Amino acid sequence: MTITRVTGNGGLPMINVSNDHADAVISVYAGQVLSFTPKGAADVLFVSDNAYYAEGKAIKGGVPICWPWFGADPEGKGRPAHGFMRNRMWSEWETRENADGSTTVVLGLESSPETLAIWPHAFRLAMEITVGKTLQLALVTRNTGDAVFTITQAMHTYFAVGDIAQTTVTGLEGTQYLDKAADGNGGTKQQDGAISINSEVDRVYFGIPAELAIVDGALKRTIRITSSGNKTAVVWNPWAKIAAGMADLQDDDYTRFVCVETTNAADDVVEVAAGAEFRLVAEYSL
Ligand SMILES: O=P(O)(O)OC[C@H]1O[C@@H](O)[C@H](O)[C@@H](O)[C@@H]1O
Repeated sequence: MTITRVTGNGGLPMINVSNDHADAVISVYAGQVLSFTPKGAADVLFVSDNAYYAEGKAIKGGVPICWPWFGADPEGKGRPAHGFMRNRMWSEWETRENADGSTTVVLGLESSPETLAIWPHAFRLAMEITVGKTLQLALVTRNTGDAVFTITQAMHTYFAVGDIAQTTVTGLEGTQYLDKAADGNGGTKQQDGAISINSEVDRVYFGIPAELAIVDGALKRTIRITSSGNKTAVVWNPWAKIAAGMADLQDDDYTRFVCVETTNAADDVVEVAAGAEFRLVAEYSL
């Protein structure tokens, strides 16, 4: 096993992991996995060639962390969408080699005067990343204050696909979803069959099963996503017009990824009692 600490794009600190099972690139900035390549396979994750690598900006791709809220500021105070952890420096807390040959890297961040000014709660947030035959992720929220707080959150994962037109997302058949791409939020709809993407898709699915899959006809592979701690999942693809308006995406990048996000979103709000810990867990495998 090798763990190499390098200066990555934009001068940001990154950790390269290489073991018998896979290679991975992990950005300490934003606590974000950028690449997961099982031996003999193509990268499971997509990162935009136009991504920003700069303090204060989110990196478009990999596994961005949305925390302590998902989506728009829940209190309407004009704070940034998806919280304040995806555009700030984290720290390396621990690395270890496991008996099965996998490698664990733990990144984290604790509340500071700066975060308390944005969100007035003491916390300790850790991202536990295990690179093995699969990629195991745990986003662990600890309430270090003396009163309960509530959060919504996401592992906003960009999965690489060969061609969005030959991709389906399965496992959500028959569930209800909030259609955020429809005018006026569209209300709740029911998913008929597997999800095909041929226009903007921005949906919060409710009552999700423990396993979802991305079936990629072009790369001829299936990515399995299992999760726990969440009742919701988000499926997002901006499609052509929105992608063209995003400076950190190339115009045709929407054909190369789909975000299938392990979330506590919408009404899936998590209460964390004083001194308590909450784990949101996801695992990706080919
Ligand atoms: O461009 P951002 O801020 O990273 O967000 C991307 C998308 O993230 C998704 O999770 C949201 O549901 C979308 O509404 C949003 O557009």
